[in-house]
Amino acid sequence: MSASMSSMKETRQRMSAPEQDNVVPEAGSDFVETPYVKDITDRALAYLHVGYPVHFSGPAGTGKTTLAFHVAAKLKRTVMLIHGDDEFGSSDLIGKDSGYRKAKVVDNYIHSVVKTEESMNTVWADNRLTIACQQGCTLVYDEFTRSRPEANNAFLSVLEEKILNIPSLRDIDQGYLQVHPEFRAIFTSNPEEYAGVHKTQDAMMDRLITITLDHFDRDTEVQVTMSKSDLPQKDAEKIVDIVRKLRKTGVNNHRPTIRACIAIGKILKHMGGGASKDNFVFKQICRDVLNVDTTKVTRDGEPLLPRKIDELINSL
Ligand SMILES: Nc1ncnc2c1ncn2[C@@H]1O[C@H](COP(=O)(O)OP(=O)(O)OP(=O)(O)O)[C@@H](O)[C@H]1O
Repeated sequence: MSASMSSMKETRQRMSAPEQDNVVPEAGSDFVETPYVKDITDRALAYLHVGYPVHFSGPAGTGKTTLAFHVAAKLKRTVMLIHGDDEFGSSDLIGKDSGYRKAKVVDNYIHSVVKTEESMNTVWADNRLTIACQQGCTLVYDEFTRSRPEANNAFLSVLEEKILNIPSLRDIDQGYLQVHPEFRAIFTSNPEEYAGVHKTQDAMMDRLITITLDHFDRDTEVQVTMSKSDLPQKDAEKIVDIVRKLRKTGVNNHRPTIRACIAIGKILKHMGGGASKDNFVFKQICRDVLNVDTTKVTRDGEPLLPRKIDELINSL
């Protein structure tokens, strides 16, 4: 007759982050640092050095994301990047149980006795906020108002008390995580956006230092257009001047953005010719690229801005 003994152990296991999840950003060769860009960068770095999270807020195309990366790169720490998303829950920031690991040992060393031992590990996977808090990374949270406010609640204690609360890890005494002293956070958002964004809690806004961005100054727009398109300065200046004048016309003073300057510049470079009223191709490119913005303003049922674009080009 044989005897059998069995036991079952249940534990929780914490999984570390995959290496490739971290990025160390560096400025690309087409990044330009004009006095305008440097001034904002220096202010943001000063606030971050003192320990405050920085929030770049501004309409589309004002360089928020690029600045956030540039500033993060200057901190010379590993960067974690999160994009705001309406589907986010707090587990997408903090982490969650990601499955089970089961092991069974059958010991029949004494042939009349069978001993089985089973263990089951609940595997907890840290998410980016937890990893950033733990390892002292710089967290860039792009367009954070696209996430629902409750998903961002975890930030409140992280930014103020420097503690990340992870209730699910209470059973292994890791329910509270002391935030690493080098942890820094940079947020971006677009207050002009009217689709797919949420209002932010006052408590969250109160913890951030918000740097409000407007469109770049003319010099920066010219430099960016030149560096992205490889056009000579005189052509970049003409493109930027058309776009800046159009921005002041019509109902939305935020469009067209620097992206229109870059697009016109790149296409003109590809198709050849200069930014002049005698270049028919240039006129066509301007009409097509600026088309989205020009259909909105009408007079007597006729779109007003195509005429305005032609006027601006003819005045070159
Ligand atoms: N300093 C810079 N040097 C070179 N290019 C830049 C610089 N700043 C911004 N750009 C370029 O300008 C464009 C707009 O910048 P960016 O995407 O950062 O703006 P944004 O405010 O985050 O826009 P959105 O809200 O629409 O995402 C991008 O093509 C970016 O590469």
